[in-house]
Amino acid sequence: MDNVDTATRQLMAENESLRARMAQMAAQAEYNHEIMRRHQAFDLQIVAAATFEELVGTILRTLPVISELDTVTLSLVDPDADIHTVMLKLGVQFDAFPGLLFCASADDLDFERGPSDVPRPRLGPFAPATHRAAFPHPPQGLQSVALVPLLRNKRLIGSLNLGSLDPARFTPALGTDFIEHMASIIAICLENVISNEMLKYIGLTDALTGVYNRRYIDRRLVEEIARARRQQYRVSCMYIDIDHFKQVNDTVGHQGGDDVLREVAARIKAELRMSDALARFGGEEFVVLLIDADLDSASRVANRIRASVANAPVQLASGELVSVSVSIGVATLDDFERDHAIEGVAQALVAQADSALYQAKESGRNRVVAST
Ligand SMILES: Nc1nc2c(ncn2[C@@H]2O[C@H](COP(=O)(O)OP(=O)(O)OP(=O)(O)O)[C@@H](O)[C@H]2O)c(=O)[nH]1
Repeated sequence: MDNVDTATRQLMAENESLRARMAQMAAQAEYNHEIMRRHQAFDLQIVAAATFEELVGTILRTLPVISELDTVTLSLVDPDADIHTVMLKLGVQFDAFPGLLFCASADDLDFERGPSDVPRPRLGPFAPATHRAAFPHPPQGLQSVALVPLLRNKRLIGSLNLGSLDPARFTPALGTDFIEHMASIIAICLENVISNEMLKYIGLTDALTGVYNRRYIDRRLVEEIARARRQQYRVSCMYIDIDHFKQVNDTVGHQGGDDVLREVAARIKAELRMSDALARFGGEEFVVLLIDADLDSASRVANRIRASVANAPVQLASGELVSVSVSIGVATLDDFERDHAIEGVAQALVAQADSALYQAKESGRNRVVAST
């Protein structure tokens, strides 16, 4: 009888422990399922990201939450700082992304190479000296890290850097399939969004001078006029034309003329505020949009530009010096009538600045005329 009781008790104990293990496994499966679900949602979010800012924001802000990480940074290979420059020009606020890092060469990322020279993820304990580039501002108590190469067609475009306060989170023995899969999706999204942004930028800028083109200003002017109407501030426009540019070309050649265009663009830009916009309208003509500037202050800026061009000769790539001057027409938007179509108001503003420019040319060049 005692034997039967003991056997029953053993069975019951085994049963209990099996139930407990099954409950544990079910909880783990549920947890894994939840992680998978969160990662799928994350994948959809990064695939849908339309801009660089949106994509980087999602990677740096959402990934730590869904992956229960204590830090995530992203290093991008940017040899000539093209990505950084273009994103800056497109208005990306880098201060908002302290975890976004740039490096000049893929070699800076220092990955070990696996078979067929493919960089391998590096997982293990956090070492401040070794991991300084990937984690310039590590959270207090960072213990383990995973540096995961971002690859496109075997080319290293960056590194996704994950960090945890848990020393057991990333160990060299851990399988890397999951994070490599995630990194491959991130790499595709980054490449797509960067090339889209680059195309957007190229479509809106002038290849010779690097300033905006006419298409950009036409669009921006409409946006600014709408905003100026809402917020009741002044928008002014400058039409700038290099004097006797044909003669400059005839004297120093087309290459020399191009050097002059670049230098004049740079001198105009140096006199403007960040919020203003400068575009080459074609040939030797530039248009500037001044935000929150009335006719007086726009005319003052125009005179500074005129003086900065006229006061020092332009040095060409050949070393030759050429003196040039500009004529400038200035006009200010004073039409806050909501029933006037914005496109028409925008065209009228530019036309007004253009006719003031005509007067500046007629009255002797190297001068500023404000349209009243
Ligand atoms: N180097 C260079 N020249 C250009 C470019 N685009 C237009 N031009 C030249 O700019 C000159 C414009 O000359 P015009 O429109 O006659 O005017 P201007 O000689 O500046 O005379 P004013 O405007 O009356 O002072 C022409 O010789 C064009 O060939 C360019 O991209 N590079």
